[in-house]
Amino acid sequence: MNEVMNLQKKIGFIGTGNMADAMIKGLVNNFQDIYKKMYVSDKALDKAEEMAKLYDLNLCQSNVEVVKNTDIIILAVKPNIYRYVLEEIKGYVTNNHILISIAAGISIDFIQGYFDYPIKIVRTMPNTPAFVGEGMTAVTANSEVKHEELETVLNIFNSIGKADIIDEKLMDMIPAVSGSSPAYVYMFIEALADGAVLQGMTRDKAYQYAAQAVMGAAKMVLESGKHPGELKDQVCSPGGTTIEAVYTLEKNHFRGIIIEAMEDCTTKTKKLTGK
Ligand SMILES: NC(=O)C1=CN([C@@H]2O[C@H](COP(=O)(O)OP(=O)(O)OC[C@H]3O[C@@H](n4cnc5c(N)ncnc54)[C@H](OP(=O)(O)O)[C@@H]3O)[C@@H](O)[C@H]2O)C=CC1
Ligand SMILES: O=C(O)[C@@H]1CCC=N1
Repeated sequence: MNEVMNLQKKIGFIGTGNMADAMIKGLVNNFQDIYKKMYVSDKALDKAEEMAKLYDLNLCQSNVEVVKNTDIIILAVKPNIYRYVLEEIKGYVTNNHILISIAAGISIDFIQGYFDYPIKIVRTMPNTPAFVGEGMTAVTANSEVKHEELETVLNIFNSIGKADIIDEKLMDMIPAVSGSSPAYVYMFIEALADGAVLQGMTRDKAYQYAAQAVMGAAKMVLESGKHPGELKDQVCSPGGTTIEAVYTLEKNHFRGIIIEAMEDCTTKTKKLTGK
């Protein structure tokens, strides 16, 4: 529990699916008593009810009730649902609220377009490792958001991992690198584990070895200050085992496939708002 975190604002979640779950869990773990200040709603009331029960949050019967009770509203619905939710809540959102988008492809202009007056909007792209306090969130805000308000938003996302302010121009590519990328990393871990099982290791041990290796390697990149290529070279003993594996990966376009998948991810992100 981070003692310095003292959030005065009330936070609402509209939509209680996977990403909301990850963020709520992360927040509950990092801000003492925050559950008392969190409000949730979902089209499927039973889902919101389950979430409210699990974390002792305030359950709202409607999205409008979330807006009426909170200062910071996190729109945690799918991008194609934003239009309906914005239509529903627009009469209740004031310039004192901060609206946070976590959706792929939803721009600040798209949200502002629903209002006749300027609204404080923060566009973000988090990821599900927020669940364990290791999220990565890209953040961009419009000029209505005051410096101290942006600090509060950054505090929220920093409490569930790392947050970074970026230019909105880059927002559409963030899913490719961090929003969606946990899925490819899980596939990589699964593949490593399958390879280990093929060679006789038990499934449980295989996941543990593979995940710990991935986490350790990621930590080396983040903490050693060394280039990933240099770290890779340190593992490749001359004439050894690793370089054999590296050669096979290179022959099969390991890096190229990932870069191509990221291109597809961004193309899809742009399609979500018809760009
Ligand atoms: N999952 C991830 O890793 C990440 C997701 N995001 C973004 O988060 C957002 C949510 O994604 P995710 O959590 O995966 O999706 P989910 O489908 O898991 O969650 C969305 C929730 O919103 C509910 N919902 C649908 N319509 C409404 C409505 N009108 N009012 C209130 N609630 C509604 C859904 O109910 P029902 O299922 O019944 O439709 C569902 O419970 C998306 O915009 C996505 O781009 C961002 C980063 C990472
Ligand atoms: O798959 C999706 O659309 C969402 C956005 C980023 C991660 N998941």
